[in-house]
Amino acid sequence: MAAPTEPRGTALNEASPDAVVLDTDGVITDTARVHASAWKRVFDDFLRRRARERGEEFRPFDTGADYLLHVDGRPRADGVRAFLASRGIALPEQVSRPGQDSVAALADAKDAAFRAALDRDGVVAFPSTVALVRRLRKDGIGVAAVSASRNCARVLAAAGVDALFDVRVDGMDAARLDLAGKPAPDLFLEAARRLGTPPGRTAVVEDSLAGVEAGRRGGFALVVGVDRNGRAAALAERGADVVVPDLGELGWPPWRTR
Ligand SMILES: O=P(O)(O)OC[C@H]1O[C@@H](O)[C@H](O)[C@@H](O)[C@@H]1O
Repeated sequence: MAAPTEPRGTALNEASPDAVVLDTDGVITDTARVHASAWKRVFDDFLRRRARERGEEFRPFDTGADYLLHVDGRPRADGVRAFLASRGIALPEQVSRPGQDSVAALADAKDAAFRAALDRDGVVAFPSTVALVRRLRKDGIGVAAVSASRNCARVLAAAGVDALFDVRVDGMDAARLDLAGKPAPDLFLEAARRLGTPPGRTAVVEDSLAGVEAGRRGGFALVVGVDRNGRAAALAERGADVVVPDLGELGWPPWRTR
């Protein structure tokens, strides 16, 4: 487990935030790994078939590096494009003839795999995150759930935590409002706007590299990185002020480490 790092010093060190915006997959619910394994199944099927057809070596999708660098925190189709680009592969956006590979077909297959896993296994919320959110609410601090995922409402409801959040901004909103995906800060800024707090009085909690970068780029007062996979240094490098292995490690007030 990564040791908590000290806050780098932000405007919030001596005062409470007025609101906290939390990423969903991997911060509120234990679903980052469900996304990662759905991606692996779909990309590995594609890569194996492609390698066979071309007589090349099959190099599988890595749920560590490939997921974190290219897919985690990004909208579905962006994740497909970014990962394929990392392997030097370009596909058409849509299928123009039956059986053709496309960005849309891989994205649809991943969504089917993800939903099947949700239906089969259910969803668990991290108890430490739920405890933190309850504490924030008790103190009158607004809380929002944010996600690049179009499945966010379904995930929060399946975990039984949807009623805990004052605001939700997700992949459905992003499509409807034409918000740019992470690492652009648009989703977090929209959440802060709906909560009625300026970014300079709002904290962001994220576990993805793209997400901490979005928090930093949005000018948020504090970006908390949650590191469940030993990548504290990368999260700090991309903009996290403080990195903890779990939100149970955040002291109170919530920006102080124990
Ligand atoms: O495909 P969905 O459910 O719209 O989710 C999009 C992305 O949502 C993010 O929260 C996940 O980190 C990614 O893995 C996922 O691909």
